[in-house]
Amino acid sequence: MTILLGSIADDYTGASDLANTLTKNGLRTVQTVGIPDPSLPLPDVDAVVVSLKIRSVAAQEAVAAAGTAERWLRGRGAMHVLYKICSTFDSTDQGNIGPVTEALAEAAGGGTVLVTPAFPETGRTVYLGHLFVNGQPLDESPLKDHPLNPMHDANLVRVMASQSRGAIGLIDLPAVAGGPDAVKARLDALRAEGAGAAIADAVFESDLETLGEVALRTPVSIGASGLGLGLARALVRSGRVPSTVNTTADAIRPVGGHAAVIAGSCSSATLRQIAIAEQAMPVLRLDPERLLTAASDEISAALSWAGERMEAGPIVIAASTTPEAVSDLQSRYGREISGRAIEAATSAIAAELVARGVRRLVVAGGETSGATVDMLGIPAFLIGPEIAPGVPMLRTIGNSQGEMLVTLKSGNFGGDDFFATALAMMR
Ligand SMILES: Nc1ncnc2c1ncn2[C@@H]1O[C@H](COP(=O)(O)OP(=O)(O)O)[C@@H](O)[C@H]1O
Ligand SMILES: O=C(O)[C@H](O)C(=O)COP(=O)(O)O
Repeated sequence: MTILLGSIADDYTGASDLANTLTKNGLRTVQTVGIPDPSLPLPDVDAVVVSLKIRSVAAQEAVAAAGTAERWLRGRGAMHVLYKICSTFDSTDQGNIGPVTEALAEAAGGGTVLVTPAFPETGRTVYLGHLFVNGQPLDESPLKDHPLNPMHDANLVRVMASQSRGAIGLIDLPAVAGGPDAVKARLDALRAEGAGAAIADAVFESDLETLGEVALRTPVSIGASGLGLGLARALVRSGRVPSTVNTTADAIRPVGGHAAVIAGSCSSATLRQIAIAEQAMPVLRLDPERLLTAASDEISAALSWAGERMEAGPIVIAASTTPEAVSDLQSRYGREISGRAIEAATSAIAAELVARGVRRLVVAGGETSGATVDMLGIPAFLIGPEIAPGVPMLRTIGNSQGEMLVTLKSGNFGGDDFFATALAMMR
């Protein structure tokens, strides 16, 4: 398998988000979970998105994992590697976007790396280096309350600089509006000044097409699905993509079996989606404190609840709760310990539900998805049709339970009726 574009995603929902965008823009794409075993039968594709769970880990762990993935992608012919970060720039104060960016740049021979999380289709825009979420500055948006990576500064040049050894520059909107040559000139000027990376403004898809055109001339870039859109369209325009046939058809064959939603995201969007789902299907709200103090009992109780209901139709099991309740739990048990313990519990519940016949599974939350997919041992996914902007249906490849339809929903994505919409498509 020789590929054109490689990507390393710092969480699993972000990986499927990007894979959706690349597919929609003409690239045959597959999503892997880590580096796949050489024996895994992967389809002939133009792009591979390697899912990693490194958004909230220690910087050196993220750098090491990303470096291994980058070498694997280059070994399969990737001429460009995109480090897929969150469109809301989610990262801990200690990193990891800066350290991974510097390591990938060094591996690629240096230079100033283009960075933009803009994804206008989902309301993420960047202006004068400041990130806006549906018109709100990042630090005034719901992302300020993220359980693991609360975002307190919308100025991405400052945020990136705080995580980086080198200087961080800005490619402002007037430069982007000037087209690829103007952006290239600005990037060259920043490189001459010794900048390690440059935050690029983007408000419209046309800005992303410009940035994708320039990024593709370099070996590495950093961004969210918006930059993926620009890279994909630049590749198709270059004539290097053998076919732009939509390949999601392979992924939608019905699988039958029971259906379940596992929610760990505490985003405002997911909380709304759970509330709407409650009007149409059984919803169990787990006791987060018992998941920390009596996990096996709470898991057993949840599985008994599920066993009485999942024959009749889809069920929802959620740990998700309000920012206030999250903060209260974290104040008593710690942010990291709470998050990982709840991920472990929700993934254990998911795995047992699959053992009892669930083959159509929706997971809400990036870290929650990572824990669940790892617990199930799923090595890769075919990309199916889009359910909502940034959220495709996926079909498993090579997992021991047999083929499943899976949706890994980014916490902030999807409309209020997302769960019913997804389950109606996942037959
Ligand atoms: N009730 C809760 N209290 C504290 N943390 C929680 C609760 N429910 C879920 N979590 C944790 O919050 C984090 C949510 O992160 P993630 O799954 O990535 O969602 P998102 O996609 O919204 O970022 C996970 O670590 C999860 O275990
Ligand atoms: O918002 C994005 O770019 C991606 O969909 C993503 O990274 C989502 O991460 P989350 O943890 O599921 O919010």
